[in-house]
Amino acid sequence: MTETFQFKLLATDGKARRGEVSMPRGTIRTPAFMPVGTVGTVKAMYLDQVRDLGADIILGNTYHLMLRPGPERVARLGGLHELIRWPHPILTDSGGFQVMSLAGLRKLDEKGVTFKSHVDGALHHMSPERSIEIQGLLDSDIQMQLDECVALPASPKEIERAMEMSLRWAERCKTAFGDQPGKAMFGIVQGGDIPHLRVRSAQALAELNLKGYAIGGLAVGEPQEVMLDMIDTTVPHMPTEKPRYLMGVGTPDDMLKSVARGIDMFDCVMPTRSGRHGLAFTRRGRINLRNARHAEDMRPLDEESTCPAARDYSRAYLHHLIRANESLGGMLLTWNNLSYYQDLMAGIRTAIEEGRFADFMAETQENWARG
Ligand SMILES: CC#C[C@H]1NC(N)=Nc2cc3[nH]c(NC)nc3cc21
Repeated sequence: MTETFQFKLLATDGKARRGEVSMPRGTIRTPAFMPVGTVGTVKAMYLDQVRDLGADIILGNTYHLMLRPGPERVARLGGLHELIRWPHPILTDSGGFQVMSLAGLRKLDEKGVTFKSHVDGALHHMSPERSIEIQGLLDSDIQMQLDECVALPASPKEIERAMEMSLRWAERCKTAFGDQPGKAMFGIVQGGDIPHLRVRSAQALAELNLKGYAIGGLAVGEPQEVMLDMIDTTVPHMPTEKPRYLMGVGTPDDMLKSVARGIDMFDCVMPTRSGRHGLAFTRRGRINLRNARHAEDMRPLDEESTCPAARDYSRAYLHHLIRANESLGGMLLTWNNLSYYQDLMAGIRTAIEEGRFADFMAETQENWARG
């Protein structure tokens, strides 16, 4: 733990990196998976459980928290960490993606975005400066720049315009963020699936000398090979000595292949959202507990797991709970899935330290296929 924000590279294995991000509220072991805590809660989990599974950091969303409970109220209540009782690092997304994906966008110009709340239809305006101000009121440890997230499909001209706007907004966010030694503001590389725009965005952001960089605009439904190609295009132009965060990614397979390409940090709703809908991630692949074939299967999800949800409950019971739409079903599968995701990241970190990441990746993928 340090008074400043520091990223150290501890080991590499090919392009895979083992590192750690240290800051006053704690250290993030990378490669890291960040459970998504959109409105100040990792749905269906107690945050003590999330911590016990090995999470070093969780993600919050500026868009949702600005709508309720509101940033000034959160500040009056002592900040997000105090409110939700999570004393460890929190990364907050800036709102750009949620305005595009959730809100009713009314206007977008150089100043910022004006949108209608998906909660109550009220109009809100968010500028790069206001997004950073909100993330400051939340006392966020890693704050994301406000970016323009253009809805796909979009023309190359649209993608370029949004990427250039996001670069100008990154500069304004840097100015608004100022100098906060124990915190960081990350830039977000844009450019859609157009290589020269990705390179331009990464190079221009690198010149701003920010403390970390995200790759945005992926994991929005494109084929995995397109996502991987964009990572291969972008990473060489991202500073080696800064953390690299792939936003919204992903499945266990996505993360293995992205670590192999030099990515350090991930966030995704997959383990939590799909858990609530009956999908279990295990060392032997995915299991959809809604399926009738589990109705009398008394085996646990994974008797070798350290997680009670994977070890102590039968698939038959989980099937029953999911079919009956009982809360406990989603709770147990969320617990199992986050446990699997954190165990996978721990295995990745150890494999990189020991110089055997390629073998670890191949064995992991074989076990999924074995079922
Ligand atoms: C264009 C763009 C962009 C990125 N910009 C910001 N601020 N947040 C994101 C969150 C994401 N989640 C997913 N997939 C679920 N892709 C994302 C991309 C972004």
